[in-house]
Amino acid sequence: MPTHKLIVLRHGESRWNHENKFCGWIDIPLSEKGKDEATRAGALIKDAGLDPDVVYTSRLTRSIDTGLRILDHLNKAWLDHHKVWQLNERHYGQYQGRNKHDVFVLLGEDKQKFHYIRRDYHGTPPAVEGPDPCIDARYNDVVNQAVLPRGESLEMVMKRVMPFFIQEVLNHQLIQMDRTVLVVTHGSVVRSVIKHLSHVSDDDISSINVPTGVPLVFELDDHGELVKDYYYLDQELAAKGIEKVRNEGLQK
Ligand SMILES: O=C(O)[C@@H](CO)OP(=O)(O)O
Repeated sequence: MPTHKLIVLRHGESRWNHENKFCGWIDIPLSEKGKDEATRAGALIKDAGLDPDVVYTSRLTRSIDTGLRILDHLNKAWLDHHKVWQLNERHYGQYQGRNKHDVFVLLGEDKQKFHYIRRDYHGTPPAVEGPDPCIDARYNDVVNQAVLPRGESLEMVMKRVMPFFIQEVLNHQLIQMDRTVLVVTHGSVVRSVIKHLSHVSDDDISSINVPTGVPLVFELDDHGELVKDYYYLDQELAAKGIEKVRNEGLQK
């Protein structure tokens, strides 16, 4: 049975990742470090001998820019590029734009409460009330605007990501068309993909963090099942990035 390769990564560091602020659906560009991480991700993909046939990003600039820098490194700027709102980051509701440490303080410096909001499968930030300034012309094609989120748990993210991901990315591109697919997205979407493909339980997903700019590879069979566990193209770099993300917000 043929093996299909799926490359998934979180965008390079954004300016607000650097400033320790919740980004969510706010369109924050890459930091200088994030731009370098994107180019390095391109090098890791190339060095691993992987050759994407199609690329998916979200509609947020940090994801699009990371994808373009990877394609540039691969000399494949011409590649078929789909920008999909369902691949956007988790909507962080009223916490968007706030410093993570300030939110930790707001929650009484209670590590469990803060972890629940950031990482629990059901943890939901308070929703945006009234018009959401994040919703601009880029979402005009979404016929039913009521589906656009205002504050999401990981469970809610999976409800909007997975139907699209399974039908379009897995079944159509990867399996039917037998294409190597590159998906450049966000931490919560990468966690959704890991949860789905590796059958991670609702409890265990809370301890999984995703570093910026390090590609992950999933090798799948014709039924969309993993033939071996997913792996990062640079394990050491990934481990460092994961540790950094895990501790965000606890210190100023
Ligand atoms: O700010 C965000 O939108 C996300 C990812 O950058 O933050 P966290 O890792 O805390 O979920």
